[in-house]
Amino acid sequence: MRLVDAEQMRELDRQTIQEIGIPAAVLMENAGRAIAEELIRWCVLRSEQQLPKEPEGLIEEDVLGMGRLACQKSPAEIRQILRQEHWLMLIGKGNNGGDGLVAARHLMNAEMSVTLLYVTVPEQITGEAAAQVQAARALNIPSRVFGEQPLDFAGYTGILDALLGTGTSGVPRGSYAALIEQANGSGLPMISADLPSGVNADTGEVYEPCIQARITVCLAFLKTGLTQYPGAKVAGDVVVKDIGIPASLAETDEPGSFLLTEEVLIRELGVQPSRRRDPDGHKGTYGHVLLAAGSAGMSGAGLLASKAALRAGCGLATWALPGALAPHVLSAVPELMLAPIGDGGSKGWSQAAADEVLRLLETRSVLAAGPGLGRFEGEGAFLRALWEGARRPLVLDADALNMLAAAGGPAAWKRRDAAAVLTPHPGEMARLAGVSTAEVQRDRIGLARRFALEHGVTLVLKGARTVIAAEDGRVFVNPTGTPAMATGGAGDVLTGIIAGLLAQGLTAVQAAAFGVYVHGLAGERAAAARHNPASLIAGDIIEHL
Ligand SMILES: NC(=O)C1=CN([C@@H]2O[C@H](COP(=O)(O)OP(=O)(O)OC[C@H]3O[C@@H](n4cnc5c(N)ncnc54)[C@H](O)[C@@H]3O)[C@@H](O)[C@H]2O)[C@H](O)CC1
Ligand SMILES: [K+]
Repeated sequence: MRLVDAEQMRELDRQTIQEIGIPAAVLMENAGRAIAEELIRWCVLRSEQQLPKEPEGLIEEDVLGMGRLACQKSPAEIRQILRQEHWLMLIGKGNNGGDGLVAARHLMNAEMSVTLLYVTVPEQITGEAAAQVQAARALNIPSRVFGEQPLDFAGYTGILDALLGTGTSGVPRGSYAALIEQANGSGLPMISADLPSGVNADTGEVYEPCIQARITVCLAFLKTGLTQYPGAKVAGDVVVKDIGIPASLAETDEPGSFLLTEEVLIRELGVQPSRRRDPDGHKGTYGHVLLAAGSAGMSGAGLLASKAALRAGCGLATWALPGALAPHVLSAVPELMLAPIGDGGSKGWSQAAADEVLRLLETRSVLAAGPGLGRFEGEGAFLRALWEGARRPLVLDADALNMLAAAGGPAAWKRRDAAAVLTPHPGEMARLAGVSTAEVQRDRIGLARRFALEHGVTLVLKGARTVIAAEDGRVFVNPTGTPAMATGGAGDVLTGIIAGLLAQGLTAVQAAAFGVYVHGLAGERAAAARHNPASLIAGDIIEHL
């Protein structure tokens, strides 16, 4: 599924109207009707008590209403349900409000009670939405203007939020702010048109106040801001509805952004998720991962990463570790080869170890470094030697990223010929980019894309809805995973998976995207297999790969 920001959405609207010749009023009609359809669907599910108590954070797509209202009810029965409903429609003065007016008209036609609540006097509504104000008047849809009398929510069964859409600029002001606050306080379920009013459509930043929606009916294309927290949270469940904008218009040469679905993995990234193994393949066919990881007290990180690499399908895995640790982990994973590195008995790493790692790498296909490495004297030179000397794909995680940050980031060193995949969590990303963690989280997609482009790396910015940015500027947002995966070692598992996929010949962006996707999926399955998802531990993810 393609993602767009507000600017791209405006450009797509413009092209559809001016170059293709579809009138703006038709788009607004389609938008309002799509909202009405989802609102009706929601009311029917509610009447059947089929709604989950809380939104589930789903993102779905609907083209031409295909099969969305999969119920056995007749139109007469549906109208009967809608007669029990009375929705308050919050109408802003831009086109988002226009969509809300169209929806109100269709809902009234379906025999639902609706009342319009204009944020300002409707005479102030100009442009495309003005015609919808006239239609609403001609049809005598009950209406009032916010602030002219006290707002009483008694008798209403839901609220449609059509206050602000992609035209939002900054924190909601004036009547918008007051109305959003009161709507949030009403306790009524809310459905947002295009995006919850008060969310930044591009970044997912949530302004104060912001509508807390149960469902967001996103129009035409999924807005990037709805895929990232906290925007994703206030949006509730998101359904993306087609409004007749030709999909081909979005397929430009510009590196795009995508929600990472199986379809995107296959069609945009060329990954074959269920590729069969060569019938006469042998362990050498599937690559050999070399892992530089672990130190005193942190050998578990190396174990998890190397085991995950094997489960991801590489033929062989060697774990390079401080020599004095080796006897302690010898039998933990019998499938694994160990390469003890000279440590003078310290169970730690040193600058000199880089030469040994590079020598081992000569006969291996990919190097992953970082999990449980610890920090040590000469670490900058150690990592620089790997960065500049490893002529195979390199995955850097955890302490290796902190070393990279301390050394001034990738800009300080020679650009690599072979691929580099960096897998920071927000704190590590902050150190790499020289900004605060809050700044990283404010615009994860934008930051990840800029960093990947600038440094020619594949960047995996972890956290709920992990962002994968490719060196060509494409961005993929991962929808799989569960909060149960917020547990020590889950990141080490991801490092191993990505390395294991690289060893099998996937490109950096393929391995990063597919790796993040299956890591999340395995986590979901592992969580579902537990009596309580909170008891999931990282090793469970490996078992469900
Ligand atoms: N052809 C199309 O363009 C289609 C658009 N659709 C819908 O239209 C909105 C975008 O509409 P737009 O008129 O550009 O902007 P908004 O309605 O989101 O809001 C503009 C309105 O609000 C005021 N405003 C902006 N920010 C603030 C703020 N922080 N506080 C207070 N007031 C604010 C501003 O002055 C304007 O008056 C899009 O999301 C779709 O819902 C249809 O989908 C059809 C095609
Ligand atoms: K809205």
